[in-house]
Amino acid sequence: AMEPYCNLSFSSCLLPESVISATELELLTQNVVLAHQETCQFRQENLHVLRWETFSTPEMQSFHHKPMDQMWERCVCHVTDAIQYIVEFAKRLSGFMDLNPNDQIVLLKAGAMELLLLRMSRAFNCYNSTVYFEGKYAQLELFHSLGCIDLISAMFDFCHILGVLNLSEHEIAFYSAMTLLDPCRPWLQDKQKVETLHRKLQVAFRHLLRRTHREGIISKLPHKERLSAICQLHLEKLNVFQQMYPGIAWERFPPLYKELFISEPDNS
Ligand SMILES: O=C(O)[C@H]1CC[C@H](C(=O)N2CC[C@@]3(S(=O)(=O)c4ccc(F)cc4)c4ccc(OCc5c(F)cccc5Cl)cc4CC[C@@H]23)CC1
Repeated sequence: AMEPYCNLSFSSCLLPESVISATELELLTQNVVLAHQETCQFRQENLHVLRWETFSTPEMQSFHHKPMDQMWERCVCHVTDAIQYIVEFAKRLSGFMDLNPNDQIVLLKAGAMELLLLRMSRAFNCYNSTVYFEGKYAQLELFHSLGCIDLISAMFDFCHILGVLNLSEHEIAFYSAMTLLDPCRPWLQDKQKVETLHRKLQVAFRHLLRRTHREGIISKLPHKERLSAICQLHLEKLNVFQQMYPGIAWERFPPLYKELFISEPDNS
């Protein structure tokens, strides 16, 4: 392939689209799709079969009567379990393991919850606005006892937008990979390397969309600001929860959740 064009300042190397060979494009597409397929907790068809199995009213009531801290602990455990799969997805993405360890952590810290929201849309039935939760599909109401219904409804709205687009597994795979390998994340040390990976994903994704006549979805995908706003709201709610139940987070939340979402107490 041609030498990638580097401007004289060598500060940024522009990667003209032609630089990626057709075979590299094909290999990258296979890598992204397989990494996604192999690291989802549930298969699309299994989620699909269950999508009209909703919780009965008595079952809803039982969730309603759960104390806030108990409901939080359950969700925190589910999100921590789900994030292990996201970490596995990242590790299988070509190029991710070649990044320096600091940047791997920076990308996962910033992107884990965002990728979870993308994956949550696979478990969302946008016809009755229910989401798969602990075995059946749940309405928004079920999460009332969490005390953060604005956060949950923001998550539901986000999943609705994606649901309406009826994204394929391939499209979700690329959307996830590009969300994770975002060169604009703060504190990246080797931004250049992430930028090159991101551009290759962009070319491969556009190629897939052209082949499947789905270019139209590009302008309809929610902007990344929307994803980060939901994640910001989660951190705010976590803060409120910690004020209400001091100690519970430290004693009962899994280390990975704390590592990702609870910043060390500022002991400066
Ligand atoms: O097949 C797969 O891979 C997918 C299957 C489906 C999986 C999935 O959707 N999920 C796995 C975990 C789960 S959930 O199923 O527990 C869930 C929780 C609330 C909902 F409204 C809907 C689902 C979850 C849990 C906590 C959370 O934010 C943090 C948080 C807390 F920590 C504590 C309180 C409140 C909040 Cl909001 C966000 C999400 C989003 C992803 C959800 C994702 C993987």
